[in-house]
Amino acid sequence: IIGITVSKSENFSQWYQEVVLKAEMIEYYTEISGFFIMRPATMHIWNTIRKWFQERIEAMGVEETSFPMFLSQKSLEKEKDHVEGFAPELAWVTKAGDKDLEVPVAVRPTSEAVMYPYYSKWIRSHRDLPFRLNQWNSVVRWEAKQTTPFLRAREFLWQEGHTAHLTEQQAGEEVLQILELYAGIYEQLLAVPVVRGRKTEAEKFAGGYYTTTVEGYIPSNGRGIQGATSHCLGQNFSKMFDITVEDPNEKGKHIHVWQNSWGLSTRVIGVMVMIHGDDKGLVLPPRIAKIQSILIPVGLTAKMSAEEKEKHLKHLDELFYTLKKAGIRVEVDLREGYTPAWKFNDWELKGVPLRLEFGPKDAAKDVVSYARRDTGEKGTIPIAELTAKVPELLETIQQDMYNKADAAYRAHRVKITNWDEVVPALDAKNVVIIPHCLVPECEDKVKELTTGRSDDAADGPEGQKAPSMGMKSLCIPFEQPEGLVKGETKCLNPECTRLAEQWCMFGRSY
Ligand SMILES: O=C(C[C@H]1NCCC[C@H]1O)Cn1cnc2c(c1=O)CCCC2
Ligand SMILES: [Mg+2]
Repeated sequence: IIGITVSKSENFSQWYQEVVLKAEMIEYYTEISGFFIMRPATMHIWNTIRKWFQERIEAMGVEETSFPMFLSQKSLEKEKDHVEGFAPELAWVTKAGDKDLEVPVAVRPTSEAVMYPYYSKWIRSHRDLPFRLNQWNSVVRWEAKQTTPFLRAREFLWQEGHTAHLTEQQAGEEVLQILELYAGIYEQLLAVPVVRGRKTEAEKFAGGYYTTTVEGYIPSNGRGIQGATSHCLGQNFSKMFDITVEDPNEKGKHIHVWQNSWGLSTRVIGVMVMIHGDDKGLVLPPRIAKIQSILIPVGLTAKMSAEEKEKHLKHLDELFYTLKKAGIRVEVDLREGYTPAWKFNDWELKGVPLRLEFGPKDAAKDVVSYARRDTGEKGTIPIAELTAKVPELLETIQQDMYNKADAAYRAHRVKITNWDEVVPALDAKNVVIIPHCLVPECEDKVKELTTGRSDDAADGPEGQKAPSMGMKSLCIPFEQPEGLVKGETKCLNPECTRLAEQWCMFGRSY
């Protein structure tokens, strides 16, 4: 088996590419760059997320829809102000067969412009509100930047929810409800901690009113990463697309509806891989692992008689069915011609959370031996206790993986009130929480001031490493630290004379 050839701490980006490839999650679509094939190991994770989220939004009254994947120039025109920033990412269809299309159509990069002309048609009375649709689909954004599996691709799977409400307050409630579900996907399924907060004016979705976000942290390089966003669009889009209802309190008067849109994509899988993986490969949280436990026969030496071997494998089969009946996603690896050690490496590479070994010595003691993928801890479980102990052990693994990642994130989000400590903190792989005025121009300045000058960049392969990137705002955490006195505490940017508005989390980021 050719396992992972580089160490995660040595060459993080190559480590990542190797893991997603060799764990059979992804295949590069070499015909066209920026596109990736997602394989069964990935689709199991995505479908687990989808089931979990779908069940909960249905309980909220969100219904499913499926809109066409193309949008017209005309409907794009309606939201031109904010789309122009994105125009370079639009993919266009200009021909069908050998004929040019009269009017070229764009492949959806998101579906506001596709859907909202119909929201205008369908939403007439306040009785139609709240109006809530979600669709699971893929979108295309022709990224100019370097792509990488899950984290930045030219086509990705996501869900996009689009809702309409009578009041700002009703919209605001839903924004936070959905954000909490996003946090739940990360924390309860992927064992990944996130910080909940609001995007600054500079980082929010330009077409919206405000953006709430869950922000992740990657210990390997100390960068922040946007996990998922839930936006209140205010009345911006209902004014662009004329989505109004009759005012229930005033005949003849019309109200522009208050809208939200919210999206979570397959990027979440990349975040999970980066945080939990190690030098042996993928490490999967049990709740989303396709195979939670792999059962491997050991100690079947050539000197064993055929009937002894037969008997042992029959016993193994019983254990397999016992675990399967207990609801464990368990497989048995009976492949001939491969040593147990080879099999151990293979399943470690694929991230299976719990290995169970069963040999004649185990049988003699009526136990099964186990090895945890996350900590490597080994032990034995009495066969009589298997159906209780294995689920328990899987839950312990899930919690321990979360707690470890949470401790790392907490230890690396540092509150700073002395500007000179900022760059050293970033270089020590931290994200920082600083008092900030929240003014966009000031953010640009902060980014500039924290960008490493190439002359002092450490020697890289070409003798000169790229200057370290500056820090961007990640979010204004809902959970604000103590110590900021309104009207007194200054913005931490030494070149800014404004007062600080709130504590804001900044970091180098994806
Ligand atoms: O997509 C959104 C807003 C919203 N879309 C629906 C799901 C939630 C949320 O992401 C923002 N956005 C990001 N990226 C792009 C666009 C864009 O509108 C449009 C053009 C291409 C690139
Ligand atoms: Mg983008």
